[in-house]
Amino acid sequence: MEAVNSAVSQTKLLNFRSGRNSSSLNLSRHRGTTSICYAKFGSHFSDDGLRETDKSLKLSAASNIASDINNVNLAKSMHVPVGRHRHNLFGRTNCAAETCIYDGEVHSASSSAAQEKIGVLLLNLGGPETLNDVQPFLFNLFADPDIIRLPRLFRFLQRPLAQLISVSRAPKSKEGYAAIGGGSPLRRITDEQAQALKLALEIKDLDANVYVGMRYWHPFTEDALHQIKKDKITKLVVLPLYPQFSISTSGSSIRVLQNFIREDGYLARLPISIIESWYHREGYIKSMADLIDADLQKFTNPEEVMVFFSAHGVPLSYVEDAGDPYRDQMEECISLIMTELKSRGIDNPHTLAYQSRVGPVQWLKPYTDEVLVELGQRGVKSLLAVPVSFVSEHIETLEEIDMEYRHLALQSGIKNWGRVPALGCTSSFISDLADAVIEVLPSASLLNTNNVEGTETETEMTDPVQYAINLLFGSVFAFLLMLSPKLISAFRKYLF
Ligand SMILES: C=CC1=C(C)c2cc3[nH]c(cc4nc(cc5[nH]c(cc1n2)c(C)c5CCC(=O)O)C(CCC(=O)O)=C4C)c(C)c3C=C
Ligand SMILES: [Fe+2]
Repeated sequence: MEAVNSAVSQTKLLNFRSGRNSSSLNLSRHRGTTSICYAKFGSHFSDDGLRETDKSLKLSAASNIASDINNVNLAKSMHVPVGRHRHNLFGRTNCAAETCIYDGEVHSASSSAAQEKIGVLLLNLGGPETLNDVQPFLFNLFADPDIIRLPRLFRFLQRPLAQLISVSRAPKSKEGYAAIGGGSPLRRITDEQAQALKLALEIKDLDANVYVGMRYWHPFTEDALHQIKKDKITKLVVLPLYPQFSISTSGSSIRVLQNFIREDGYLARLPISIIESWYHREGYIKSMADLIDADLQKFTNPEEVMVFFSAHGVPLSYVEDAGDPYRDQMEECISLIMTELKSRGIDNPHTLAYQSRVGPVQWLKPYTDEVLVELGQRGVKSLLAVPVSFVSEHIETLEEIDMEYRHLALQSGIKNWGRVPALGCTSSFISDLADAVIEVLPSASLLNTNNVEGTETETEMTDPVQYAINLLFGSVFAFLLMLSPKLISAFRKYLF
């Protein structure tokens, strides 16, 4: 019964309203796959799915994680509920039967235990590794129908538009990447997180291969799936490295994944569990609170510091028209972190704002740059910036926050500035991700990929006038951009 309920709520969670043909990410449960026992997790297999095994990293990460495990287990055994705990994704399913049924074939639990090969696929955005990669990386990003959401009729313009926008934005982006050393650190950090997660899983008695699949740059999700197939993985946990779900991030990565699964017989028969958001997990919340707590102590008067959460924005229409849960999840996440800090006697004022907007449309408000100026004008003197939508350092922490926003804040009258680092390979955090993987493994099941496609807005579907307006402006805008490079440069200062 628990397994059935779990399947129903998983389907609900992955169904976001996204337009005319709702791009639901339905999960359907395959009978028999919920009977996997924890006893199977002890099987050993090679780790050739991992790139660049770094022995020293492995050892130091292992000792950090080992020292953390006791604390995490203690916290878990206390069953402290944090936020909306989603039992469908994180609740354990009991080993209910001795047999497993795959495509009508019955195997005994002990025989399939010997062959079980667990894989964990970390999904991330990816970033250009050199300045020459910047424009093609931007092309991949803007060619994503979950990033630039054109009406269905104008989808044929997606790639030409992506070409134009990427060429137009590349010089500004390159400046940013040049300022942080000539490329994005995302691949290196994500590989380190993959290594650390593998070790944390080993320590918890689960042998698993951990793969990295990026949405817009190497190693692409497709490459990871090829390796998963080559390694004959028999059960897969998919973990997007975004704590909060957005159509534009985890949603886009999962949609791409589903498209590959639909086209490949092996992947279509692979039991999969997707952890689509994990901002409410106790381990994540406590790890964030630890970082904030530690950095507050670096100020001369810690109790006077404004805790300034800066989240990556999304266009307002994602939340208001397409049902993106991103803003709600972000607000709940901040509230959980502040509650955790309060329980430690830390009661600083805090605020949430959204950064990194792109293009002429309205994004989630308030905007980080505007709030910084206002806080300066209001006489706030000390501020601790906390990047909260991403768990690696990247261009928007290293350049936008550390350089642009810091400069703006100091100019606006703020005297003392600090910035909390991204979680990276923090051992308590990685250990909690390992727990999340272990918890969802038993509910791995076959994915129903029938309804997967790009996204469109709900308003377009229900409002014919809005649809006609979008159609008209979409076409005029796209054709003007396509026809006139001069116009693009004129537009550049408004667009980007
Ligand atoms: C939760 C995180 C993110 C959301 C939500 C998100 C939405 C989103 N982003 C763009 C446009 C760009 N994003 C770029 C880089 C970038 N974005 C994220 C995360 C989220 N994006 C990260 C981690 C990175 C950095 C990768 C790196 O190389 O370090 C870029 C490129 C950089 C730049 O030119 O500023 C663009 C462009 C949109 C349009 C969007 C929502 C629709
Ligand atoms: Fe982004």
